[in-house]
Amino acid sequence: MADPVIIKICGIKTYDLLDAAIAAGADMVGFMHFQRSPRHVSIEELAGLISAARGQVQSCVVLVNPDNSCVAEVAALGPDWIQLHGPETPHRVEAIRAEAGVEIMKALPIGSAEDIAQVAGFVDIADRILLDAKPPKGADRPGGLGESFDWSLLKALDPAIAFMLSGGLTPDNVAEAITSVRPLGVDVSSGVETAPGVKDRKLIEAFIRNARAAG
Ligand SMILES: O=C(O)c1ccccc1NCC(=O)[C@H](O)[C@H](O)COP(=O)(O)O
Repeated sequence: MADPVIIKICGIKTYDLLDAAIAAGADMVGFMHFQRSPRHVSIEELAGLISAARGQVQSCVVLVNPDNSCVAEVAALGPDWIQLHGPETPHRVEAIRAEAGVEIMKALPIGSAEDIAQVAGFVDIADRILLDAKPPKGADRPGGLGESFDWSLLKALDPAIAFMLSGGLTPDNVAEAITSVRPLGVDVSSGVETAPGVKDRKLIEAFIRNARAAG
């Protein structure tokens, strides 16, 4: 029997919604530390959220092209994962992984066949790969935009490469995503919100229920 799909609810800002994600059966939660995100949480807030998650659900701090001091500050809080969601090169991912001493998820933007070709360069360097929709030109952030990408592009990806899928997933399309793409896991932010940065307990529950039924 295949392993159950990993479910990550990203962009949690409050203890209430952290509890809701845990109660609904999430495997991972993501906390954004990026000023331009509507889901941004400060270092002080991160410290509390990571502690509250510990032992209940895997925590993942999402950073965009962080400098060494930011990596050190976040790593010291003891998250299970750091997600790199910017234009970090394989060399930089390797350096951050060594510096942080926690597992690294590398997010890669997918919008065309050329984007698929770059994935292989990160496979042996990151602990996990997350494929997300490439943001439109002029977007003010590289993720969390509620946009999906053409999943048929993934047919060109080496089938031995395991990855998590994100970008425009919702309670309504997550089952189809799982059955057609067969990802290692799924990651959602906008699709379980009523407005950017405002998560909804019922949408989180529906997303996890529908993902579990499919996966
Ligand atoms: O959520 C953000 O605001 C964000 C900002 C900058 C970089 C990454 C960001 N989100 C990272 C995630 O892991 C999201 O879950 C992923 O991009 C999917 O988002 P969505 O399409 O909104 O479900």
